Amino acid sequence: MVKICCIGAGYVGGPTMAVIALKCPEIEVVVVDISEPRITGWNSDRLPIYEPGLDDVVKQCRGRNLFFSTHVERHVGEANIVFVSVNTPTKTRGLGAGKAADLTYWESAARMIADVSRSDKIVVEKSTVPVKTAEAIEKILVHNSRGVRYQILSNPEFLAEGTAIKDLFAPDRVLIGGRETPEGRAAVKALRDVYAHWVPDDRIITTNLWSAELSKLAANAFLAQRISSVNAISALCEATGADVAEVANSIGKDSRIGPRFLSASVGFGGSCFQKDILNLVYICECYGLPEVATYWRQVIRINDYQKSRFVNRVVSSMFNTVAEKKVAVLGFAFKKDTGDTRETPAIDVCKGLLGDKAVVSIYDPQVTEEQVQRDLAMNKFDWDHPRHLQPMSPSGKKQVAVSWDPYETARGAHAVCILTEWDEFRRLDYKRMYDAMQKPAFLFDGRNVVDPDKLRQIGFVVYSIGKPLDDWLKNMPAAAT
Ligand SMILES: NC(=O)c1ccc[n+]([C@@H]2O[C@H](COP(=O)([O-])OP(=O)(O)OC[C@H]3O[C@@H](n4cnc5c(N)ncnc54)[C@H](O)[C@@H]3O)[C@@H](O)[C@H]2O)c1
Ligand SMILES: O=c1ccn([C@@H]2O[C@H](COP(=O)(O)OP(=O)(O)O[C@H]3O[C@H](CO)[C@@H](O)[C@H](O)[C@H]3O)[C@@H](O)[C@H]2O)c(=O)[nH]1
Repeated sequence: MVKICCIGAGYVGGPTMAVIALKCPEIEVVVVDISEPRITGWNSDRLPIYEPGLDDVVKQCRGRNLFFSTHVERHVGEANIVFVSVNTPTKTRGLGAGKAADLTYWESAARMIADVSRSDKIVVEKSTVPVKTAEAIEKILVHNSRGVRYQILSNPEFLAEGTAIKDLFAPDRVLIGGRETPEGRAAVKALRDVYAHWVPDDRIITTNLWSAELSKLAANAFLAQRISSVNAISALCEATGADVAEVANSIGKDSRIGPRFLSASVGFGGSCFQKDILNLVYICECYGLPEVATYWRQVIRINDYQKSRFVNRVVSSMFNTVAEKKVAVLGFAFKKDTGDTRETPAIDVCKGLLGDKAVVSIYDPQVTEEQVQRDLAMNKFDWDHPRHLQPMSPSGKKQVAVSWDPYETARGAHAVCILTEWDEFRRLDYKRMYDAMQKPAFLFDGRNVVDPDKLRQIGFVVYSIGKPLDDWLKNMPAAAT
């Protein structure tokens, strides 16, 4: 019986392995992690991550051929195929700080694999890593091998949060990179056979190792670049009276451009886009390609610009000060259908408002008060380390409150900011909200989920990203930087 062990029971390791276990009943899959609370969560009725459809998949195979354990070394030692899906955060110190990937967790996983292995293994890079990481990993494994033979494969993950199960069931493609040797090709075939249980043959792409590693960074850079492109256009729309939704619809009809990933927003968030682009920028700099590095860095600059532009709009519209004014924030997760807040634009927006002394009240259907307080207290990039290594949450910020009721959140507020596109925000009773707010009541829609004309009829002063401006906003001085 083939045994798979995955190191790292996070957003990728958990769902990916659950789907492999479901689709391959004859394979034993064990997901291991150093974090005890995470493993306890995976073994309980309340899984540690929220992902539509995940509960169902886990329930079907947990205890059958899917197991979650903290006995990392034992299960790695017994496995034929070891996936590594640990954190690869941005370095915060030393060479490449603020850009390069920190491979500490990867390296320690590789050293542990070498320590405990007594039989040949296929080691699969599931984490997103810089190009040429496989070479470094190979060196660690081979130098400590004691006769055990390893094949390293790159098998980057392309799932998006909120749709992880759907993406894993029907991936656009599965990418497997390996060495172009007989042993390398045999390892690629072994992994291909796993995916072939449910993924059509023409959707499984095999490449050399470096193409697979680079394809992951390039895919994220291209996706993020589309969002920064439409967001850059959104600023021009506001200046000219064009409507970004109409522009996006018009250009998306061109089959060469396509309609997806063209929604203007307060900015992209999530654990991957910024980290992976910074990583790409650093690699380009290391290979002496400063023009290429600058090109990709601009995607992040526009994203930062979009978030600060939003905060400036809020403050300048409200008579240039939000000091002591209650501002209600609807949505804190980085996108709908997830409780994940890593790099969510809501953090930067809230910090911007708090910097101007606003009193911020937050509602998100999936994010707890503890998480919000941690996020607002944490330094950049601290979030992407295993939980037990993150700084402890200091006593909560007094200017921030979190409620489980959107109407309570907005009661007495001067403004509402929509920062996540949860479907329920389209159906809220905005008249009820308006009636309980200070006047003039402002609504800043960072996700274009409400109909601005309907809300104007209720009485709100409305700002929607990239849409023709409200008369109120037109008459305000242009937002300073
Ligand atoms: N989140 C996504 O949507 C997504 C999608 C594609 C790729 N990725 C990439 O996948 C990787 C993992 O991302 P994630 O979102 O699952 O992260 P995560 O933080 O949710 O999970 C990583 C897990 O690894 C564990 N870990 C770290 N070092 C360990 C060790 N030495 N031994 C055992 N466990 C260890 C941590 O405790 C943590 O639970 C990253 O490289 C990320 O860039 C993420
Ligand atoms: O038109 C759009 C689409 C997305 N977003 C935002 O962009 C961010 C990222 O969204 P999405 O890509 O859907 O979620 P992720 O889970 O971050 O997934 C991305 O990052 C993963 C980690 O590498 C990859 O595996 C996925 O393929 C890639 O889509 C979120 O804040 C979205 O709100 C927009 O602002 N406008």
